[in-house]
Amino acid sequence: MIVAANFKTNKTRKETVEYLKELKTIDFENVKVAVFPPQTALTEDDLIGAQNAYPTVNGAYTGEIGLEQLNEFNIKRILIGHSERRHILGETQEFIAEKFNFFKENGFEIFYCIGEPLEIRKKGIDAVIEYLKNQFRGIDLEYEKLIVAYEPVWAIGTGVSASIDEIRATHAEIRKFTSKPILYGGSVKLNNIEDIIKIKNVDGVLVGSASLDVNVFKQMIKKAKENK
Ligand SMILES: O=C(CO)COP(=O)(O)O
Repeated sequence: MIVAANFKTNKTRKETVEYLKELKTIDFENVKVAVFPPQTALTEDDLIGAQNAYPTVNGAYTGEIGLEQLNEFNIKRILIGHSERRHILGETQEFIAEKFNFFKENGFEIFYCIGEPLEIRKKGIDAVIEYLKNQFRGIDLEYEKLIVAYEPVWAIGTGVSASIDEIRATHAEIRKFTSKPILYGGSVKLNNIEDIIKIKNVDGVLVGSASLDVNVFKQMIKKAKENK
């Protein structure tokens, strides 16, 4: 069972340090907890992963960080393929696959995000799976440190998660491609985490806005543990 927090472009280094201290007051037995803060808040801590990095040790990539910067904090976990990077930052599947392979070669635990936009969802499950298959291009779906995160774009930050039936059906299809853990993400909140975590082939959740309040996130971890 995996419960992960993606802070996106929220929180300072100081706030992140305080958050982690408070978060660690709960018992992490039977649950893997991961926290993805902004790059300025990366610290040496087992829970921390990077939201992004460039597939390079170092070099001339203005505004990016590479392996050298992650190594300073002993960071061995990364998010790749998040829809905000695909759609807002324009990352192509080819580039995402390059990133995946670089961080795989460097032994990172990779939270690999996939998810369809609303116009695809409206066409039905077959169109969704076809779309997701394209997001698996160039990705080793049996990489031992892979964690897949299914995050429908239309459910991210909208307050409306996918329905239980939609999650069940989509995760069952994704399961045909990988034996690795599959997380659901997209408006996971304190009031729906129990129902989501109970679904077959849901091995955890990736939480955005609801994770920003550490007390809420702590309760979400407890509910996830109690219900799986
Ligand atoms: O994108 C997400 C996590 O990566 C989900 O964000 P929200 O939980 O805010 O919908």
